[in-house]
Amino acid sequence: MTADIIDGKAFAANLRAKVAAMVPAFREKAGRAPGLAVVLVGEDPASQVYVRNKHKTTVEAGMESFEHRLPADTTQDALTALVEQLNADPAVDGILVQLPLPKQIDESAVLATIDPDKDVDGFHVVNVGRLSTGMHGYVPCTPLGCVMLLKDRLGDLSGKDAVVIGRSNIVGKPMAQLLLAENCTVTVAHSRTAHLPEVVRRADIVVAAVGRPEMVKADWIKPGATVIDVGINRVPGAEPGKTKLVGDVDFAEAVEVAGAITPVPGGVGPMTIAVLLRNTLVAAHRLADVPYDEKAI
Ligand SMILES: NC(=O)C1=CN([C@@H]2O[C@H](COP(=O)(O)OP(=O)(O)OC[C@H]3O[C@@H](n4cnc5c(N)ncnc54)[C@H](OP(=O)(O)O)[C@@H]3O)[C@@H](O)[C@H]2O)C=CC1
Ligand SMILES: Nc1nc(=O)c2c([nH]1)NC[C@@H]1CN(c3ccc(C(=O)N[C@@H](CCC(=O)O)C(=O)O)cc3)C=[N+]21
Repeated sequence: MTADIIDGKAFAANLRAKVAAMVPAFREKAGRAPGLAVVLVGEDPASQVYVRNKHKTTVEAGMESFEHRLPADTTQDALTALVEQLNADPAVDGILVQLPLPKQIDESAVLATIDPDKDVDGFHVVNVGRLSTGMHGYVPCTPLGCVMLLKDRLGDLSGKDAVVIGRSNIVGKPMAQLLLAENCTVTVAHSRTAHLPEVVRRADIVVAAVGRPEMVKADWIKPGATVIDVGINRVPGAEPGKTKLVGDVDFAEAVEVAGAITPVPGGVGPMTIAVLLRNTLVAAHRLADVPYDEKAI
């Protein structure tokens, strides 16, 4: 039997449309548009693509987009000063500093400078703490997008066995927290995990966030399991000189065993940007003191 393909691209388009539909009422009440500032340091080509996509989708949703491009040799002080300026700017509801940052910059110090109430990426320690204690804050976009796809597919996640492969601050750890909040029994696997294939084989839900192309094989997956592939890996393509994107799951194999699976591209990736707009919409409502129905999106 072949798995159902979870269409993250279509789900994300629907989510963006829902966000866009709520912008006019916000504008009416607040007298301004929701605003998202994206800061890009350096010229990493992949990051430039993401930043361009974010700008385009932000504008399409009727929001204000502020783009700040800084040279690769930007100092810590200059970046911190920009973040502080954005914190103070009433037109800015959400601030995203694109990661990774150049090596002369202390990433956690920069993230700590972002006003937690404008931290639409959910990377500030205050929001990490809010997530782990069940308070309302901002949840990292990629894991929140994954949970939306899972709930859409499976409904209530209570009691499901979930294995998250990867424990980074931006994907693995918040993913595990969110699944725990959904009453899953969560295992977090990483590079030191013993017997990884056996651990993964227990799971009703597998989330792969490793950064290793096609690492998760079909015989690691329990038949019928739901597989969420977060990995974005650029590898050599069929023709010389061409590249293609693959996930952390061997899709061609896994699709024969899983019950449902996200493709790469077209799975989790598009969800990340749609959730970013959703988080910015929520931030705008909170900062402008306009009531927001948390169940709306
Ligand atoms: N779709 C999207 O929007 C996004 C996609 N991504 C993609 O998701 C993937 C993960 O990203 P990110 O979390 O930032 O990556 P990191 O490199 O920060 O973390 C990778 C994690 O995988 C673990 N790991 C590495 N090798 C193995 C192995 N052989 N077996 C088991 N675990 C292993 C590491 O373990 P340890 O901690 O022990 O080192 C680590 O916890 C990447 O492909 C990235 O491009 C990331 C962000 C957003
Ligand atoms: N502060 C910060 N926040 C982030 O959320 C953040 C970041 N830094 N740094 C980089 C990672 C990566 N990331 C992606 C976003 C969209 C796609 C996406 O749209 N992917 C498309 C394909 C895009 C393509 O073709 O290259 C897809 O999977 O279908 C992928 C990856 C956000 N990240």
